[in-house]
Amino acid sequence: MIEVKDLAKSFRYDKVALKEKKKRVQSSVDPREDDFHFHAVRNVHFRCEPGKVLGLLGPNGAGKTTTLRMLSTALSPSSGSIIIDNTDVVDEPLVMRRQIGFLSGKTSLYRRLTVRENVRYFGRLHGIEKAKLEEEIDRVFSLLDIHSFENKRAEDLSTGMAQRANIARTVIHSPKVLVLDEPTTGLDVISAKTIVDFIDSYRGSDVSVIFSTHHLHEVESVCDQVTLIDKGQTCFVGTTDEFRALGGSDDLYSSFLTLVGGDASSGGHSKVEKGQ
Ligand SMILES: Nc1ncnc2c1ncn2[C@@H]1O[C@H](COP(=O)(O)OP(=O)(O)OP(=O)(O)O)[C@@H](O)[C@H]1O
Repeated sequence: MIEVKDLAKSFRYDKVALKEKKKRVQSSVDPREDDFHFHAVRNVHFRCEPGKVLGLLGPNGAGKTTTLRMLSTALSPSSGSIIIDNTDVVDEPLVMRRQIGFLSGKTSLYRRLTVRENVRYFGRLHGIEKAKLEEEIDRVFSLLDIHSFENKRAEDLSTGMAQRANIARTVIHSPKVLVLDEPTTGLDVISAKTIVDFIDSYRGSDVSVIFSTHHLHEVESVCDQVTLIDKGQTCFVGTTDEFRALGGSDDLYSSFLTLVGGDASSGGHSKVEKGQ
């Protein structure tokens, strides 16, 4: 189980950013700014039980990636806690990193190695025993439909193939908590569906999955819970059904716009995609 409490991250402006900030004519005050800091994440909280999938939603710049980077130990929080099975990730980042699988936009593969060699390499780094590792690679490759291109070099993969291979790399050590930052962005329908089905395969398991997305149909099909953040703050935590009920309609799109503003007819200011 992962529980996030009062999580916050502030970035101190450097000299260049301060100069830029002074030059800017601000039409409205951003509550995340003070004279010296940008408070990108303020009081984010949620919890995800094993076997559940939580969708992290929010408009561009809401603080989703910053939040997920803190969950993965890539970034230290300014305050707050991230508890996985009674241990605070903030206190024990190195130990807890083994319990977490993190896919970000920057996750990549060694270009000259094949997909199988890449995933094997990361598995060995995690200390997985040889025979067990080959078995696990086969299992994950089947779920992600990778076998047909497992002997291709990473540099020859399409975007969708590369993302599936990145995910295999991310999960090869069987993490307790899986954190995926926009795993389907930029992918075709078939690759995206393979990934959503893969996420679905964790439901009912002993793994908690948290993933951010702008595609509400993915949330509809795979998420048990929703957390919505806006301007760095949690503004909704609940089940997908509770989220849907908020908008007074049977789609999640209305709920999203009800909570973060925007005009439903124009799509508002948020990059969010309706069901397909
Ligand atoms: N290192 C940093 N220094 C200063 N500001 C930062 C830094 N990293 C992120 N920010 C700011 O924090 C805010 C939240 O960014 P973040 O990438 O977490 O948003 P997001 O919800 O993931 O957005 P998107 O949906 O566009 O990916 C943005 O305004 C961003 O410019």
